[in-house]
Amino acid sequence: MCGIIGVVSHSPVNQLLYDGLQLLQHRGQDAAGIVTSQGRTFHMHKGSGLARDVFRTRNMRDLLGNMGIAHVRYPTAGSASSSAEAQPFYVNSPFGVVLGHNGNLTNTDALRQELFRQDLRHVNTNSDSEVLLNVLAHELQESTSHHRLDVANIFQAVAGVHRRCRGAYAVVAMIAGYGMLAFRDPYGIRPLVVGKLETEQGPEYMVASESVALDALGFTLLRDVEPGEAIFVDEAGRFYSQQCAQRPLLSPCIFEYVYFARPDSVMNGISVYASRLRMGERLADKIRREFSHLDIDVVIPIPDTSRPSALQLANELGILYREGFIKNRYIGRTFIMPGQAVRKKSVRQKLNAMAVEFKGKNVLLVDDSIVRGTTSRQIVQMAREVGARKVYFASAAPPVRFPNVYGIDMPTRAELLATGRTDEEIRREIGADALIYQDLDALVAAVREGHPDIPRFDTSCFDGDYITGDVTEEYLARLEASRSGVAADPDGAGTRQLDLNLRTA
Ligand SMILES: O=P(O)(O)OC[C@H]1O[C@H](OP(=O)(O)OP(=O)(O)O)[C@H](O)[C@@H]1O
Ligand SMILES: NC(=O)CC[C@H](N)C(=O)O
Ligand SMILES: [Mg+2]
Repeated sequence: MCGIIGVVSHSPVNQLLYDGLQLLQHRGQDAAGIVTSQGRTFHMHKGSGLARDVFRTRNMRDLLGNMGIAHVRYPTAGSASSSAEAQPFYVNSPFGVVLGHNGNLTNTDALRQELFRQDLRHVNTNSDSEVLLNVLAHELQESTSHHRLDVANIFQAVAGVHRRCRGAYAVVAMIAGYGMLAFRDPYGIRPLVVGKLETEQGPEYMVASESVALDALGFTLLRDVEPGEAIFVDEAGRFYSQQCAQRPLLSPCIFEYVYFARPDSVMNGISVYASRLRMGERLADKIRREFSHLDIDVVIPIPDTSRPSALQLANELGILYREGFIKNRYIGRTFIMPGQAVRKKSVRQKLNAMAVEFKGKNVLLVDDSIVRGTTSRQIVQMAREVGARKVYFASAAPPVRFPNVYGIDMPTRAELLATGRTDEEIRREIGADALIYQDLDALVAAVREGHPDIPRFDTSCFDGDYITGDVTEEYLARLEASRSGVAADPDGAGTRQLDLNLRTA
């Protein structure tokens, strides 16, 4: 998953965007970038690594202007170590456009061919986001009349993007000399919210992947960007919005609620934290129904993400909740690290079990999800090493059996622990004495309770139902072939950076 943010302000935005990236860092740890706009000049700095490592004071000083966009990357296409694929991306025609993308296109190959053959555009990296930018640029060029853009042209171009692109895309872009553009794919798979700040010089607007960025930066959450909708804020701070898709249907990714988003964010009108509490409640229901024979002494979360669910599960069952694992706060999220070797090593560096909570006890460990099983395998073993008598394991999400093609990097079935295995086989694989998975309808109900009007959720990684309709067996096989082994070697991450000063007129 990536994090995107954009702001149109009346004062310099460099610090605001940097702070925003810190708030969205949990969505991507591999690369970071900021572009600001000063008149017709873009200032850009991006590179591999965490935001705090990519930006030094001297880089920040160069990021001049009152409007800007920024991105933190967790790669799903191309490779993790490529600093050339750090975002935002830039094209010089028409006008000069920069773009940051969260999500993943499912027709990248066809678009790449089309861009080259018909639109005469060259895409230089393996990133689907650079393809997306070139489609937008082409559509802007087509919709422009008399060498000047107006808002209607911009919305027409977004409609063109919706016609051509498949997959998931939440986008923030800037058009030099015009303003900031943001839009969401017709299914609203990836999140995007818009907020406002009233100032003496007039209103300022911010869009971001998660509301936590708005809260912390002093903006008030207005609403989610609708699926298929585009928002444009011009340089003077005037706000425009329009539905640009033919048949939008909100189908947000449920994995945002399970794992990705910060608990203090509200997306699609649903508090992520409250949804995780409800996941715990539903899981407790299942334990009462089907696992009442388990003699659980204590419920222990696997920090960080599973904490609210584990807490509520313990409350519901009337069992003690204890923090048995201590997390090293200086180690990032292991699931979004590139390469299995580094993920595996990081679990033990990150989590340490305290014997005092385990010795002689029957413990129920609760995690939000089991994906590759990297965490659960080691955690069960660690609990035994410090003296647990019985180790039960519960997952607040159902088994992850299908690849995610919409922005979460789990593209191959072979790497998913649950693919082709029964619950009993998985239990044996992770070495637990019992394994309890949330049922899919219970997960959906837990999330939907926060906003009952949401028509459906993208649950493809649990049930293989891909809303965009183009994810065939052949597509998955091709993806698996191209992605296996990619991102296995993150060497050099954190070292390469790119600076640009782009004057467009
Ligand atoms: O089965 P796996 O492949 O191990 O993936 C699932 C685990 O990865 C995530 O934790 P992560 O350490 O990334 O982040 P967290 O601190 O937010 O829980 C998630 O919360 C699970 O614990
Ligand atoms: N996780 C994401 O949103 C990834 C964005 C884009 N597909 C990339 O690989 O850079
Ligand atoms: Mg975790």
